[in-house]
Amino acid sequence: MIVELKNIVKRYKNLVALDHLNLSIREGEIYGLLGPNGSGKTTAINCMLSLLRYDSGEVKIFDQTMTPSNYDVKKRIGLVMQNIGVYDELTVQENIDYFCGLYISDKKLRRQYVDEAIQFVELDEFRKFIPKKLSGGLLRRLNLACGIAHKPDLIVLDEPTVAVDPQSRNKILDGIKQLAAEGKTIIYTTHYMEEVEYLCDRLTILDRGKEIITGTTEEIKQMSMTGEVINVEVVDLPLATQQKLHDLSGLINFNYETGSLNLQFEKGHNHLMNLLALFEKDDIQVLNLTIKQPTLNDVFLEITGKELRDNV
Ligand SMILES: Nc1ncnc2c1ncn2[C@@H]1O[C@H](COP(=O)(O)OP(=O)(O)OP(=O)(O)O)[C@@H](O)[C@H]1O
Repeated sequence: MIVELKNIVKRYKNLVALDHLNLSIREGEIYGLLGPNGSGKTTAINCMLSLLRYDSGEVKIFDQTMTPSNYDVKKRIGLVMQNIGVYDELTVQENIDYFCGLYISDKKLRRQYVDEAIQFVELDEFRKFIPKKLSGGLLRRLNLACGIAHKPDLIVLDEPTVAVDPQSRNKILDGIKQLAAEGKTIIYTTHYMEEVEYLCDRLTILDRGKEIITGTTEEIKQMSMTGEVINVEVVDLPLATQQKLHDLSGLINFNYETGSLNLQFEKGHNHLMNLLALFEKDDIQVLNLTIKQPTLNDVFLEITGKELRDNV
């Protein structure tokens, strides 16, 4: 394992921010920490990297016990914080050079690394800009470049796409995929389930500092009690057919409003086939049909009774 958290407990006075949290992160994977605001993602990162004291538990990174003074481990880690941490008076290039210089003393190598980081986040034409002159998305990309320029083996990103325009967001996400393809291990915190689905090999869903569930996106979705939701647009749906629909096996929810039919089924097979067979028999004309599989949010909702983003 590249990172192991065992039974981490972190309290802020009476609030338990991390409640016996366990994480095992393998080499080369993109690992997601997904949870609503205040679920403990940032606290988990800060405890993991010894930036914050915790009450009990143990953290190992690269098979070594992580401590605030373990610089051998620290220099192999790149951290991209949620809050932008760059110097206002330095240009884009100078900022990246400064952060890279904390780890890389060889000037020639550093110049190469800084250039590569600038290319990586596509900020070449903004090299001489000071941060104040950059848009929010470009600033996030600078923040990313500062965290990864020294070519760390483990990259920790804490909500790097918050308040970012779609273009920069896609660049950041694709950049992260590229880093993983180069063999880096990535830890990625977010409250956007779409990002986790797009990026992560495995994830842990957190709520109130507790691990709710861990697995691949597919494994977690499989845990949902709910099956697919089928939406059908029809020309007309006579009452007699509506009655028969109610009797379809595995149906959990039925909703019909002028031309639009929504059916939610429990897990299982043949729901669509049964539905289409009934439509054919009753000669129902279908204009459009979509099937929605359960999402990570559905699973979160089933377990915790609330939405992933209900307090965003
Ligand atoms: N310095 C602090 N003092 C007291 N409580 C804190 C402190 N930092 C965080 N908390 C609380 O600990 C809990 C976890 O917060 P944390 O910032 O780790 O969550 P998060 O999942 O990263 O949320 P966000 O998405 O908003 O960053 C929250 O209830 C928060 O209010």
